[in-house]
Amino acid sequence: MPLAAGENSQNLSTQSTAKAPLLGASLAELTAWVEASGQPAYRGRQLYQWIYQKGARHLREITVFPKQWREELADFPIGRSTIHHRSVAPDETIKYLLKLADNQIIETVGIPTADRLTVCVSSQVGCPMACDFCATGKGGFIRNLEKHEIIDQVLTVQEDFKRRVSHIVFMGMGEPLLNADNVIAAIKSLNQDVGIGQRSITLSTVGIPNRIRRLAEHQLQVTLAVSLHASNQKLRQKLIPSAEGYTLENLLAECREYVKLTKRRLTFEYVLLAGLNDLPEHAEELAKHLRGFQSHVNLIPYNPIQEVDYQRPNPKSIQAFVSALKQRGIAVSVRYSRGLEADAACGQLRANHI
Ligand SMILES: C[S@@+](CC[C@H](N)C(=O)[O-])C[C@H]1O[C@@H](n2cnc3c(N)ncnc32)[C@H](O)[C@@H]1O
Ligand code: SF4
Repeated sequence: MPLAAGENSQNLSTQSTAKAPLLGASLAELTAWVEASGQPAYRGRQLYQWIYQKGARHLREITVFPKQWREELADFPIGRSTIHHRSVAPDETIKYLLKLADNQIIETVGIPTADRLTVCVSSQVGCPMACDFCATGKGGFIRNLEKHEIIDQVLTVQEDFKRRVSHIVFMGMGEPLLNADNVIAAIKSLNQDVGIGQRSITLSTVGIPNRIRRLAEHQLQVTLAVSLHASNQKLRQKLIPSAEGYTLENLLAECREYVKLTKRRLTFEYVLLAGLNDLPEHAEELAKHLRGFQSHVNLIPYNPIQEVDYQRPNPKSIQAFVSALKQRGIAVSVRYSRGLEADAACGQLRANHI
């Protein structure tokens, strides 16, 4: 059984007592909503364009609507966050702290290059997985994000950069497969309503039993990135406490099924921690696991966080790890976090502000 995608679940009400945000609703749902409010159907398309293309934050901004109706709708929520804090790095990467309707704070990052604007989105407020090297994991879990709160992050970056977002990575706070219904529904809306190609979206997961298999059944065109970080179960369990109930063997078996079902190549992420998982024997062990796997390894040199004292490997060890994998026929690249060195690690900016 695939996970329910949350489609058509936008329980829109015209009553002031039950105000489900409009963001995340389809054209058909918005049209039904305007009609239920006593307006002609064509206003549904106008509303749709103002929400998704013009990025309207309040219904009162929608000047094509009759003045009286706008006044009646003045405090009806579209579902947009506010920018609580904004850090701009020398390379123009911008890290945002966004404040949600219940005053919770999440991190979102906008990463510009000449030909793309990528948004790193959060899927949860905090994260229950408690990975030892992750500032978000150290801060505990508060709640899942709603579909509109995920879409809002993309619209916020688009508005702030005054440029279309081209790519999305679910690599901010939280474990997306623990919030799969909202994440899948948001991906579908970002694709259909905001116009971002599914192939330009990457979902990163640390792995939750059976959920990679169930994700495959949705046949999305997104890239799946699996956070491996270790070449054996003992080491993985040390870094990722939740791995205790999900062996490396089982995780890789599910990944193989994913590739078979979707015919899509997987990415494996591997945070490099000096002296811990970056030695030649680790590269050799990792290569053995991934031999013949339709995959690509993305090495992420550790970004220091204040809560633990792991070290980032020096460039020579990183290069040696890359060469050891390449020699064994494994496709590999290194990802250096852009900008904001002091707060580069996911969740670090938020942790410093709270
Ligand atoms: C923050 S997680 C969010 C997605 C998902 N929960 C996961 O773990 O794949 C995205 C990626 O950032 C990595 N990451 C977390 N803390 C890091 C750190 N201090 N340095 C480098 N990478 C880190 C994770 O291992 C993961 O591969
Ligand atoms: S690395 Fe991912 S799964 Fe682990 S604590 Fe951080 S956000 Fe959660």
